[in-house]
Amino acid sequence: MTNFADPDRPLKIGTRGSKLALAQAYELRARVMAAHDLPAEAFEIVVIRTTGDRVTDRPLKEIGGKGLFTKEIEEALAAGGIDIAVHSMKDMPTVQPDGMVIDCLLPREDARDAFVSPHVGSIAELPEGAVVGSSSLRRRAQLAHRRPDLRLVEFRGNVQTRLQKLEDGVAVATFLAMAGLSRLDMLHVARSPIDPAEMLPAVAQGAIGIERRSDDDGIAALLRPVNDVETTQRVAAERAFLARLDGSCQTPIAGYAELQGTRLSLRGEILRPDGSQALAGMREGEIADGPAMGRDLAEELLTRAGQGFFDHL
Ligand SMILES: NCc1[nH]cc(CCC(=O)O)c1CC(=O)O
Repeated sequence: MTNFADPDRPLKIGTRGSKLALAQAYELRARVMAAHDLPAEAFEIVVIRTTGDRVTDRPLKEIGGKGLFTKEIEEALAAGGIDIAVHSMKDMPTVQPDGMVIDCLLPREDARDAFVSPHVGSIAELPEGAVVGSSSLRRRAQLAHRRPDLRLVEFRGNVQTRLQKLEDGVAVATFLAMAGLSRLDMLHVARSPIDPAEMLPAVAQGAIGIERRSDDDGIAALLRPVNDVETTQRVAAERAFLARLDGSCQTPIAGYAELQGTRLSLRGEILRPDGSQALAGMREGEIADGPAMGRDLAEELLTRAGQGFFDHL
């Protein structure tokens, strides 16, 4: 059991080294400090370089495999080099390795995508044939579905790199999560937030999850008061949807849940990567039934898609 109050043995928070990842780690630290009245010295931020960070010259789908941004971090967690790991939930596989659990989510940020462009105000205003940069299979497919005339180019790298590519004219526009921009204090680069009805966000977009060793009761107690219940309920429905679809990195999938009082509504969408076909559906019910609704909606979309849908991936 980790003694998190001992200043000689600080709690080690593992994270990737990008500005966004560090901002998320600081947010977690601030919330735990406030909940337990602990000083910053009780924590140590440990930066871990992942495969996804090392390989920046190829599309993610070519490097392949799940957990590109998480494997090395989970290894450090298992080995005891860190006590907790801070993740963007949208990058997390739906199942954690044996001995690991994510049962703490911070309050979700704005889950919408942002349209980002130095010169153009929105998707609708993009001129015919315009070049748009994105490495997200989901965003590429959604855009191609809606605007088959546009030309899509790969856009890897962190937020700063992508904005530089826009400045250099590599593309006229790109998409970034509002949540990331907000946490980086860069909301000004968002020309317009995109309504989820227009571009359904990625499952768990905007949510930060904290992973720990499942047998570490001290850490479980430490994290309990910073868990956000509503975020947990929404993300549970979305991730059940994703899990049933067996969302590989090759499948464009979107899912977004909202709460209204005691009710939860879930929208989901799957697309062919080239945007030639999109299937969407919705469920509404009691919050506790969120995960079952997610599985059920996934079943419906799989049935409607039929065998052929995923053949051309
Ligand atoms: N795939 C990279 C990634 N993972 C999480 C975020 C944004 C923050 C979030 O969704 O919580 C981003 C960048 C982006 O999509 O713009």
